[in-house]
Amino acid sequence: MSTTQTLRPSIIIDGVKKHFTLNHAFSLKDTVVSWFKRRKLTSQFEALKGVDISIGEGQSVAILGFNGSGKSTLLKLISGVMEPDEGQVLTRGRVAGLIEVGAGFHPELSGRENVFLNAAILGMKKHEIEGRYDEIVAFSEIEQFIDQEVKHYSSGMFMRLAFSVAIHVELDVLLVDEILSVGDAPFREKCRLKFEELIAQGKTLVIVSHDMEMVRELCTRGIVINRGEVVYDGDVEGAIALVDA
Ligand SMILES: Nc1ncnc2c1ncn2[C@@H]1O[C@H](COP(=O)(O)OP(=O)(O)OP(=O)(O)O)[C@@H](O)[C@H]1O
Repeated sequence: MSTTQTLRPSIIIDGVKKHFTLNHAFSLKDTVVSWFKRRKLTSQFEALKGVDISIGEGQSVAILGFNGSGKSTLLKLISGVMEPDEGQVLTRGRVAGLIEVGAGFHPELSGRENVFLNAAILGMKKHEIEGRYDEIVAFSEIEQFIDQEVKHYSSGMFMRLAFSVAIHVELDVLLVDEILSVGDAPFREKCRLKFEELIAQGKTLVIVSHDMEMVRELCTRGIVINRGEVVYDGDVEGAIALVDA
């Protein structure tokens, strides 16, 4: 893409393959039956079959595709929580990811303690976190529950706190998986405005979503993944037309 070529790359995904091992036996009986019938107990499933993508600094990109096509796997590889089997993923600057609701949260700790824990994992120093703590909690709108253990939080409350921490750290790349869908409409709108602010500041944004309205408003580029392969990479309307037909 011409726009990408002129921008300094923020994310490079080069020949990335990822496979998972699928289990076909879940009990001792299954195992014994498979053994007698000489059936394999596991098989390999290729979730990403050689993906090449380059995302420029300041781009806002939507990764679209049907269920199970490999979108979340791709985001996990970019965030570094997963390693590719082949190929490489390179990122520039600080990457913050909102990938799984509650990931990185410790259930036995309070919301307050988890803010410190999460922000530290995302690379913030203690005094930086202290300086932004009130802002983080205010954005999440869960002040009342901040000293409660997060195991008692609803998925929406988890998401509010995780989102709030992620957007208050110094970041260059923000990765967002479907998790916003657990937020209510006013909070989603607040997040959308925050994304617009980050885009205006030149941050790189990669969103995996089935919410075409949000995708249309925030992203200029769309990449469609189908069965582990990139089948479209271009303007966002073309990508939406492919998955929303
Ligand atoms: N840890 C894992 N072990 C085994 N299979 C996995 C694992 N993670 C993902 N998969 C498989 O890889 C494929 C791609 O999954 P992925 O979550 O990336 O899809 P997706 O495009 O994000 O789907 P959705 O739109 O439903 O969220 C699926 O078939 C899934 O079952």
